Amino acid sequence: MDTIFALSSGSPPAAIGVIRVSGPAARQVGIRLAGSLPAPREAALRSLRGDDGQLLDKALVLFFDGPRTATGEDLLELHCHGGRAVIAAVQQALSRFEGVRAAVPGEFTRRAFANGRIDLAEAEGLSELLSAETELQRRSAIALTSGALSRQVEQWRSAILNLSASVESVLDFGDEDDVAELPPDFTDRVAALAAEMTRWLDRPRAEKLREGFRIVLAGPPNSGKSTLFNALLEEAVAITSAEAGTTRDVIERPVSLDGMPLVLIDTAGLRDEGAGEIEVIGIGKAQEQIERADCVLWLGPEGEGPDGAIELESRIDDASTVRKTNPAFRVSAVTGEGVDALRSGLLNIARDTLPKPGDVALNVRQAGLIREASEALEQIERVCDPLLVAEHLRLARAAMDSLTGRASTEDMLDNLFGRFCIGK
Ligand SMILES: Nc1nc2c(c(=O)[nH]1)N(C=O)[C@@H](CNc1ccc(C(=O)N[C@@H](CCC(=O)O)C(=O)O)cc1)CN2
Ligand SMILES: Nc1nc2c(ncn2[C@@H]2O[C@H](COP(=O)(O)OP(=O)(O)OP(=O)(O)O)[C@@H](O)[C@H]2O)c(=O)[nH]1
Repeated sequence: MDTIFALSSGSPPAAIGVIRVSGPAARQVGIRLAGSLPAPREAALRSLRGDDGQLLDKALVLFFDGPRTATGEDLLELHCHGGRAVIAAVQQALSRFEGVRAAVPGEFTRRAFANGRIDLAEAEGLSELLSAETELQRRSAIALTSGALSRQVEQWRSAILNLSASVESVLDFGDEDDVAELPPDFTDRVAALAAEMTRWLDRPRAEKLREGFRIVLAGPPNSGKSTLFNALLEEAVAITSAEAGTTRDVIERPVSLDGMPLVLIDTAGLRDEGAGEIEVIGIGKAQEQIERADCVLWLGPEGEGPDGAIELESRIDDASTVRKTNPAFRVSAVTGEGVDALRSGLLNIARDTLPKPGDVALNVRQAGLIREASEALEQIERVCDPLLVAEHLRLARAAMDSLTGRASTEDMLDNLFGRFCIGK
């Protein structure tokens, strides 16, 4: 087994650069570079020296003795000065040791998985944690790394194994007359299991969490969409003017409001007549955005917006504005009146569509496998032959095993860990 190393902190230059070294040679490498190692899990300042005795850096050194470490192997950490040349010199010295090489992306985490320190779902949680940009993402990822999904999957797996045991005993007695029957509650137990999986599948997914809740501002030209867009963002992003047809392209901005990932989308004003060639293209794009939206705010005449759009009365400071009878929101983007209420109203709407704080949001792979399992279980209601029942249960269990990585292929692992960054 090679010993691997990588810069695990952010890219240089930085104040400090942490180089991690994991594998059987980590201890020897530490002793050769630093002269001696501090007691395990205690940090100490050491002079790191190359082959020729040249001082490379004065660094904080930490050694963790395996297997109770993040990777399950001996793990050395060199907390160096984070300059580009410092990091390069130390990495250069590391690569001169026999059996020591630079890590590929995700290799530390892959070793943690291979050594049984974490399962696949937890590893995916780590990946999501590293890419989390909003509080909601962080909380979902932390739940995943802490085993929230893994525990549920293990529970499902043992429920499936129990069901399989019942079927096996029927199969064992199969030829005799006083055959053991499937327990009377067998189908109910199968159905309950499938229903629980479906409940997980019905919850908001990781993609929604990553992409954010999409809010489209729509309405006729000059209804004040761009001005409101800027007011919500507290930044002059979109061009506004008294000229109708100012916005032609779609302007899209991700924002984190109260830890929730939202995407605000300003669009070209919708009109049937009088639009120039470019504006017509813009109107087409606006319509696409309306289709894709999680929520459409309609700034135009009451009742004339797209289906399901939320009525918003804009320009309430302007006496000439036509009033709406029962708008969900009333705002003036110019005076700021109603903008805070609109923000919190939007958050409330988004909360219903986004994952609940601390809930695991399933990714495509996880959801696909849970669906496979629930479909296999649903098949069971339709078959009578115990052999087929056993086969469907086996399929359901196999899906659970892929989820946690109890069963995995090299391809699948390459694909998953290859998406991690180097040093993780
Ligand atoms: N400097 C540094 N910071 C870091 C990491 C790291 O590797 N190095 N981590 C990189 O991911 C995270 C912490 N993850 C860790 C996960 C497990 C163990 C570990 O040694 N676990 C043992 C012993 C626990 C204990 O002492 O109580 C165990 O679980 O048995 C350490 C760090 C975040 N911060
Ligand atoms: N008094 C008042 N004027 C506003 C308000 N919001 C926008 N306006 C003005 O209305 C005009 C049109 O505003 P925009 O935000 O460019 O309108 P739009 O809907 O994006 O227009 P298009 O890009 O043409 O579709 C500008 O002159 C704004 O200053 C408001 O709340 N109160």
